[in-house]
Amino acid sequence: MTDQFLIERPTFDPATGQARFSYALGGLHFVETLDMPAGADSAAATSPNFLKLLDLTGFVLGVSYFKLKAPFEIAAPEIALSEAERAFAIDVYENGLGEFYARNDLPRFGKLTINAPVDPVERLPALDLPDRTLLPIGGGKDSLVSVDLLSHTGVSFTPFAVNPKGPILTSVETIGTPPVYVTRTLDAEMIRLGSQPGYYNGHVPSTAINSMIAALCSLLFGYNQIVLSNERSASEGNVEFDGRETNHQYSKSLGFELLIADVLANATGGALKYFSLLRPYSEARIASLFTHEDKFDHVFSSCNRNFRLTGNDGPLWCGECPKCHFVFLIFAPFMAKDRLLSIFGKDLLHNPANEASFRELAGLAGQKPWECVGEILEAAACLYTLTRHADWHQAAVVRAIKADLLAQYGEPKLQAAMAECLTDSHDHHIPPALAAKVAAYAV
Ligand SMILES: CC(=O)N[C@H]1[C@@H](OP(=O)(O)OP(=O)(O)OC[C@H]2O[C@@H](n3ccc(=O)[nH]c3=O)[C@H](O)[C@@H]2O)O[C@H](CO)[C@@H](O)[C@@H]1O[C@H](C)C(=O)N[C@@H](C)C(=O)N[C@@H](CCC(=O)O)C(=O)O
Ligand SMILES: Nc1ncnc2c1ncn2[C@@H]1O[C@H](COP(=O)(O)OP(=O)(O)OP(=O)(O)O)[C@@H](O)[C@H]1O
Repeated sequence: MTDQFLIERPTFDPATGQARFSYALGGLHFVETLDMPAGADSAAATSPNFLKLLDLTGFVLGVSYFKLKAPFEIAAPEIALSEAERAFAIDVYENGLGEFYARNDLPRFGKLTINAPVDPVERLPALDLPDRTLLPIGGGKDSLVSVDLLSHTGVSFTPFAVNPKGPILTSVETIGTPPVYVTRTLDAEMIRLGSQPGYYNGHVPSTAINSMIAALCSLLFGYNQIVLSNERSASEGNVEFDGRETNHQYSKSLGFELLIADVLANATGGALKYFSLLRPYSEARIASLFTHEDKFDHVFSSCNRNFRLTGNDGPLWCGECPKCHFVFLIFAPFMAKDRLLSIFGKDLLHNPANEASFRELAGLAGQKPWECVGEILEAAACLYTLTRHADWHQAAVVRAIKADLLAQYGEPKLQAAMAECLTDSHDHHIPPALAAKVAAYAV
């Protein structure tokens, strides 16, 4: 077995805007690059704060290469880590790869070691960052709800995306504000090996990756806050494995948000803030907020087939995956039926072939899918609402599932769950003044 994953010190060339990240695994060598837009602040690019973030980004991007063999030792002899940074890196390589370990049956929790020098400095001196907001755009409903909330509370923002394609590009065009786009080029040999015998493959924490890239851009282009659009439902995991709950969406969870926010604050002397604007909300509540604005209806998509590295040549919504089914389900109670059908191009709840998938989403069969879907009880509550909805109670899937849904949960629990979905949580880290404005708008 390969016994070590080596992370070399990343480099950044202010003249070209290119960052290079080099890794070694056994006899294999890999390089990943990030190409930032022109116009970076060259002084910022040589600051200790930026170099610290670059080092940490090297750790986070490394997961794609590490996973080919998943050795127990990670070595970074040139990168000094404070105690909190080491804990952050372990979290990314353990919980961030939780789905990968569970699906490949690899017990790694609590067993990884990082061999890197100790950085005695816990917090770097403060940077001066302008009061500006970077808003990552994923092409789906969530970040567009953040667009609506920020726009209506008077917070201007710059859209940000890594490898923008399809719905990200069309959504940003519709927003109409010039974006910051970064081109991320993964090592082609790593992608090739991922499908070869003797190598592992699986899910990586993409939000952690995109967030670190956003942090680099915040320093290079002058932003003091990164606003994520991660819902509270993202904190619910999928299955227990090796003594822990694993979560497909781990790097969207509240726990991870707190860790990364702390690391970014320490690297910038408190100058860079990181929080999710949608943390108070369930996915169902986000769906209800999305209905307020229809200008994105035909440019957005939450279907992940759009976001493969090679892009998508199919329809905006495949209509077959759990994410399409889940998003259709949570829109249905809140959106006019003809609008919903015009977005998806078909009625996913009236196709008996989809019954098994909706059963999984609602916890009536199998396990929560390894996909970006909301909580089991949330899906069950939305389905229950549809059993009493004039437009939907006759839909084939709703009729087929109704009796089992009521038998499993009972009406009082489903009613309470729907009420809970529509009640905003206070467990969030939005700056208080912004939280108050958003709460006043999002009634
Ligand atoms: C688009 C997508 O969902 N991709 C997942 C899929 O990969 P697939 O092979 O179908 O296509 P590609 O994404 O083009 O990947 C090709 C190969 O490259 C590897 N790879 C890709 C990106 C990367 O950063 N590192 C890589 O090593 C990949 O393993 C392939 O071999 O299945 C993969 C295996 O399960 C997933 O890892 C791919 O997921 C992407 C990394 C991705 O960006 N997914 C997001 C849409 C996503 O799932 N977001 C979650 C949040 C997860 C989190 O914790 O942050 C969400 O929205 O809930
Ligand atoms: N390519 C990307 N570049 C930058 N940020 C991204 C990218 N893809 C996703 N994100 C961000 O990561 C977070 C999680 O993505 P997620 O897919 O849940 O959001 P979304 O695309 O807005 O909505 P949906 O859940 O409907 O797909 C969001 O804040 C999103 O803006």
